[in-house]
Amino acid sequence: MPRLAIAPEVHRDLGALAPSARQEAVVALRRFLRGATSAPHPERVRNTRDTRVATLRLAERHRAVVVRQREVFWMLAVLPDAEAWSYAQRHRFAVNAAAGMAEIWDAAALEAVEPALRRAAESAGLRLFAHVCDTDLLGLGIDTWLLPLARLMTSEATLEALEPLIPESQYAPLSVLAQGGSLAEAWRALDGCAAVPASSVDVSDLAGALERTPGRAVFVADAEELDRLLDRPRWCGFPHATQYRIVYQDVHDGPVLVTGGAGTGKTVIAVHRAAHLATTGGGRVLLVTFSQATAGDVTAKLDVLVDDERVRARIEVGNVERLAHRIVAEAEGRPPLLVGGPDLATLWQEAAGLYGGPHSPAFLLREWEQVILAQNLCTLQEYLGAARPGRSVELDRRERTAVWQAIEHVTGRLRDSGRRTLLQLATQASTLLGRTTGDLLGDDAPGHEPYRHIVVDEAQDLHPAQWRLLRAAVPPGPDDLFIVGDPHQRVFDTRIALSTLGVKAETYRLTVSRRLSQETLTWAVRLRGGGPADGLVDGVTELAGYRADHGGMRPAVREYTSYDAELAGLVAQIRDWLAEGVPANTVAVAARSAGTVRDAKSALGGAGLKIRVTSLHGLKGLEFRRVALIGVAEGLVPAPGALTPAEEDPTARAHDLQRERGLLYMACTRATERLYVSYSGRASPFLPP
Ligand SMILES: Nc1ncnc2c1ncn2[C@@H]1O[C@H](COP(=O)(O)OP(=O)(O)OP(=O)(O)O)[C@@H](O)[C@H]1O
Repeated sequence: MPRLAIAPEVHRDLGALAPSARQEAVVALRRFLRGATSAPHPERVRNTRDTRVATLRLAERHRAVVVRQREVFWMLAVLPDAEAWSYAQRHRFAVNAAAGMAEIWDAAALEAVEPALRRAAESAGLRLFAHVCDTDLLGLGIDTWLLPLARLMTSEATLEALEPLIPESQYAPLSVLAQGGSLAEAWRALDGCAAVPASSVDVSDLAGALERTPGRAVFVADAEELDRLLDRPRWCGFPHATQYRIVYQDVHDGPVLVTGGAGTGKTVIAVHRAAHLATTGGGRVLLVTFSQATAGDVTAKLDVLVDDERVRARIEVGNVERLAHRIVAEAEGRPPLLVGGPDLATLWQEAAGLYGGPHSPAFLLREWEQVILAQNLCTLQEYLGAARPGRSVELDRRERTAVWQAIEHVTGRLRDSGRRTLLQLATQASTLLGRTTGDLLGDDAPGHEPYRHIVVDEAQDLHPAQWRLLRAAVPPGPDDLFIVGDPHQRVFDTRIALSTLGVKAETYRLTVSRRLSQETLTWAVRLRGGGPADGLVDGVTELAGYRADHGGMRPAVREYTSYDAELAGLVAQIRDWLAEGVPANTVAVAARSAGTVRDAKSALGGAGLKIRVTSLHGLKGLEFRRVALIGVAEGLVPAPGALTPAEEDPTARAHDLQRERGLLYMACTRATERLYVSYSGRASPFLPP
């Protein structure tokens, strides 16, 4: 019986067909898998570069392009007839001789640029890879067909321009060598492209290579497997090489930390990993998300990925607050009371008046959260001897004593009224878990938290108190903590390296954004400042090497002469998008200030447009086809109320500014297709010129 190895583009192409044509094509594929007499049969195409290429007629004027090796058919695209024949003629297919993955490239396009490369090479004289011999290039898996072309390249810019035409497994090692990297570094880059390591490579065994390249092909043997693959989103069935390795291939002896820029697939990895652990590991899995909105998104993803109900039942989705709440409620026999923001603000006002001296309520609150709760300091003695990382205003012994008294005033008042803050709740829950760890680890104590595995999404914004809770909620060991996050998207003040909390993680870094177009990504990185960010990892995380896997539109930045005109511009923009046929639930509007959010809601509502309108924070972790950010003006972004006065604490102010910038950057990186940014008056100082 034939076996189909389906490429991700087939999933995309079938999804783009009219429903009747798609149905016809899927029925034809089912027949093909059954070997039915009425099934489409491979038809040779004239003038191909590879004799194994054929097409299968799947529907009226549409056919699939396949590469055949005995009973295995690698199906690459489903296109209108003429395009399918052209595709079949243009491409070459090979097995990487060094690493064994399947490769495909548009040979006709490369042949078309060859004369220009040759002319440039003749006039420049200097060659990009002159310092590397053929044997080494071939040893790195550079294809014999591509080698002469590589030899003509004169600059890194030429190589970069040809990147979309060259398989990643050819481009990655060449790029390292072009930047002056060593052969060993080039090898590592090639290894990074491999989902499954190959012990030996047979370049004639395409089917074997496809087994090692799960992101390029998924094998289906019958109609059921075919439907399962096609009916779910692409990220379910076609993990990219790095995703596959991290989730399914590598053995993790302890915590794992995956960092990566916006849209690099971290949530997808977290969801796959949770599903994999629930399938193969022991015990329950907690998948920690940031908010209710992200919990809903992640739950929906898990529901499509996992179809075995018993496996799905082993995974719980929730945030740290909910976990803390439950542990404390169970221990105390009733739900804990939380203090509201305004009441807490009043208490800090009181404390500042009584003991704060020159220090403002905001200063005292930050000292409590970032120094005392962060290090779980329980006595004045501990506080007097503690380091105060990230705090630039020195406090002598007398001042620390006064600050401690102010904090005791607030905590005492909270205790008297039986109320707590969320961070206090997390601290208390981890203390409770610490006391009873022995009981909690048995699976037969379902009242407690016997998690065997915890997967954390959006990890950059967790406070140390919350990390301590998560650490206490899972027994240390293989596959205990799997953490994904992006320090550049941090929207709260938690700049803590996991290692300082005793979490020594094996680290991975993702660099290719699957969401953003290169145009949006470049613009957003300029907005973010491109510089390093601290938190999660030791030292800093760089944005270097962060790139997109596709091109698109540049963000539209609109200046308006008045606020009313800006709101009218928003309404017009949303109308245009909807008129293009973009579904309303794939569009989001956001602003920094609550007032602007309210005004946008009423302007859109008044125009009869039902669109999600939220704060910038409300976009965290989410994705939309189109995003409009309004009110990105001086005086609104950064929000003045969120900034510490420079005279009070310059370091805190610098951190506040960076956090506000990170918030806008996060919001600007939510759109898959279009980003619209507007302001009236002067632009926010964060917007790139
Ligand atoms: N293997 C894959 N195949 C197809 N699409 C993928 C794959 N992996 C990720 N994607 C898509 O890339 C986009 C970004 O993925 P995801 O939301 O996981 O990124 P992220 O790193 O968590 O982003 P952020 O940190 O910005 O929230 C999503 O649209 C997702 O469906």
